[in-house]
Amino acid sequence: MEKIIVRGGKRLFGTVKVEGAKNAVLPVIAASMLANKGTSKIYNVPALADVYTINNVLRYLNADVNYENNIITVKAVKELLTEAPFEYVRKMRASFLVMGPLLARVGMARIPLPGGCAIGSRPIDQHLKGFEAMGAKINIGNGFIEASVNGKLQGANIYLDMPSVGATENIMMAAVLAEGTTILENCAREPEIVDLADFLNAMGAKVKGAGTGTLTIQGVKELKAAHHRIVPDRIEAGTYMVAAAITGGNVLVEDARAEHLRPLISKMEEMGVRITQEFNGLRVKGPDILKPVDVKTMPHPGFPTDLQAQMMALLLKAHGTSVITETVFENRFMHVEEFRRMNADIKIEGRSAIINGPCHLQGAEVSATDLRAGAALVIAGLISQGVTRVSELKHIDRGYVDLAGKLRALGANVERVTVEEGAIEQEVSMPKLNMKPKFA
Ligand SMILES: CC(=O)N[C@H]1[C@@H](OP(=O)(O)OP(=O)(O)OC[C@H]2O[C@@H](n3ccc(=O)[nH]c3=O)[C@H](O)[C@@H]2O)O[C@H](CO)[C@@H](O)[C@@H]1O
Ligand SMILES: C=C(OP(=O)(O)O)C(=O)O
Repeated sequence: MEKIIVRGGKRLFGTVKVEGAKNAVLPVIAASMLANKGTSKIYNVPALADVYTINNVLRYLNADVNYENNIITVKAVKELLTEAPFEYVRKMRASFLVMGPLLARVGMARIPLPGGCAIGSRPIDQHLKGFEAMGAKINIGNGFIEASVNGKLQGANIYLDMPSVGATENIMMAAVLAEGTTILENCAREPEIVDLADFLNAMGAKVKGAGTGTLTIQGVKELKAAHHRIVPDRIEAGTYMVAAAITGGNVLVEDARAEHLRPLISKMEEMGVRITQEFNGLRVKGPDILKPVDVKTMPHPGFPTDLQAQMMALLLKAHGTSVITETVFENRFMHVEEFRRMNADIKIEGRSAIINGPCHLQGAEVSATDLRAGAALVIAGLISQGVTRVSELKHIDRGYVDLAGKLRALGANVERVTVEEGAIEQEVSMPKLNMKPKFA
């Protein structure tokens, strides 16, 4: 088993470079299957577990995928299979994003139900509502969703119940090869949606309105392979911005884009963090004393749920009471229990977490309950007294390239180690409490 070991107390200094966005590259790779001619080339691809998973899904579906030096090539000219295996969908819900492209290209798809995960139940009804509106028949049984269409998908007017990122992407990928025009209202506006639309348009699609609440997609007969560079990862950037601020450090987050990070920048500035735009990124300088703020997660351009746990770590250091309200996922406070192990004073009331800072954090044995929770625990470890050991790194590896190494390069005392299952680790992070056995 591997763990990240953090010894707190170091300020971060230097430059950290942001990778391509996980949440942009996954739909872009899925979309590359829409071209029945040529080879697509995708640049700035992060070496993440999720990227390996989606590559394997495409290979399974009979596409040729090659991944080297942060560049992926996809050639999907052979006849595609239509069933994705449970093994991949179980590992990564975003595997469900192949349904739209398969329906558009082959007219059918059979994908295991993605199911819930640590952050909530995460239904896919909005994806299915979109496919049905375009003429697909949906059957659910034996843990699978089957979708098929007679002939071609038809353009339709679709209004989403909520601006779901995945549903917007899946429906957009289905609509690009449909007959006629699709108007998708109340759709997601995340930068990753814009990145996908840019790639589709480079392939010859006619998508307008990406980044607004309404997408207009005029179906075309055929798409060709294209070249595309993935947008920088705003969530990874935000994670390092928080790490710099919490340690009172001074870090340039290279390739961080201010226009994608407005909600985080605004809250961090309210807390007293200085953030300045430089020609190649954002410089973050953390003050000694942070002010408390209230934060509510919302779909873009609101505060991203994917930065909620990291923001909570920062608020543990603020002088006063802060409230975080999570409105996107119903169960995204699993990290609270882990923070409590580190001596955090947090109360949960419904969908809100009330944080009474400053908390004198102590290193502890903690577990990454999801990928952002994992990053947040490492960040909290940076200012904790003693040693923090974070386990369940498989979650962190889904979304961060070498988190420990990048923090270490900024001066943090962080290492990734392999420990034997069940081994008792010798080093103690704090003096043991002086307890006597009760009945001695
Ligand atoms: C790979 C990827 O890009 N993942 C991101 C994507 O996930 P994902 O695309 O799964 O998130 P959605 O935007 O779809 O989900 C937002 C909310 O809508 C609900 N919902 C969604 C679809 C649906 O058919 N029915 C329904 O009820 C979900 O349960 C959730 O409460 O956006 C989330 C919200 O910004 C991020 O946290 C994830 O990092
Ligand atoms: C929740 C996330 O990803 P996914 O939707 O892939 O689970 C995330 O990136 O924080």
